[in-house]
Amino acid sequence: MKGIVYKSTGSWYTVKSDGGDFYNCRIKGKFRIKGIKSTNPVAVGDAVNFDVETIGDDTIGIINKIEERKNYIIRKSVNLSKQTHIIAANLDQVFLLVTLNNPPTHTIFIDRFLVTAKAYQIPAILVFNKIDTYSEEERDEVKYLAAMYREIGYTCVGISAVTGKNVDTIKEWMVGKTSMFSGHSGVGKSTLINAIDPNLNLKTAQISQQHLQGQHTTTFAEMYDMDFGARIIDTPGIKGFGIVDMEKEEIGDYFPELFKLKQDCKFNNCIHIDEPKCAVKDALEEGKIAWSRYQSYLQMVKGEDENYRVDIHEEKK
Ligand SMILES: Nc1nc2c(ncn2[C@@H]2O[C@H](COP(=O)(O)OP(=O)(O)OP(=O)(O)O)[C@@H](O)[C@H]2O)c(=O)[nH]1
Ligand SMILES: [Zn+2]
Repeated sequence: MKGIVYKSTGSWYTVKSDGGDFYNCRIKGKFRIKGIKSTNPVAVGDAVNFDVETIGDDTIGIINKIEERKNYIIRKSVNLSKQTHIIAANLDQVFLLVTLNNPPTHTIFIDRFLVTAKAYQIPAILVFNKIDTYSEEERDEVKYLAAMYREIGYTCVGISAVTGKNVDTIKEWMVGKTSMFSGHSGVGKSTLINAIDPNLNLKTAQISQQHLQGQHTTTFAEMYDMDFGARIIDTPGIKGFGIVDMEKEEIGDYFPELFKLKQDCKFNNCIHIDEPKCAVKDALEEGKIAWSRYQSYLQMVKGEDENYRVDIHEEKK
């Protein structure tokens, strides 16, 4: 049978068959996909083949094949000598919730997230939440940011998870897809998910996961079906989006506007910092690239502190 992994607890996997039934599955043998060495061979979102076995009164599934992943997100364990854990696989899109304040989301955080999503090959959508609380100036700031990110190809929307403004738009984008929601603590992820599907109570799930966390060191992602034909992957305890190891020269390729200009730089290995005849720096001077984006790029290339604050008010607009 074929199915999709909805939950994993380390040794057991909950798999939903194409027919819509859930099976408790185990793994037979060792799996290794394209040379990824991970602590978990099968992750939430994986498409698998399994055989059903009946032992006494119990019916269990034995996973015997994993389909190639179209993408996956990982986390490196800090204590376990950098072992890789696959958090989830086969995501169709990820929504990054952003708020200007309460809590503030800095552009460096947004840009790091977008770079990582691109490196993971997962389309990212920017959701500016809590627009019901913004002053006129703050609304202008959101408009500026949304226009800037749209221009480089990202889908953006302003919403209020509390008043319901534009929540239907998010729902429409989710239909038929597997999505994930990310963003700083307090940006409104749970509130939005509740507004989208009140039947899904992820808070409860999170509490039980935290309880589990006391015993195990890993938090496990879980996938849920929503009643309007969408799937959501919840990753309790995982706030960010992992950082992909990448070479200095590679980082610019994940900034769409820099990638486009790269071919016009004099040197084909230009990293757009000190090189002469750099198309990126020219575009920056001409105001064709946002300063905040270039600053984020510089910080990533220089490997500066992730929490470095970007003063967005000094940008050229
Ligand atoms: N005014 C307003 N408040 C909101 C909105 N969305 C969320 N909030 C409030 O912001 C606070 C945090 O929301 P949560 O949904 O708990 O945030 P979260 O992203 O799930 O936070 P973590 O669980 O810590 O990751 C709550 O008090 C919400 O009521 C919004 O659109 N407008
Ligand atoms: Zn250059």
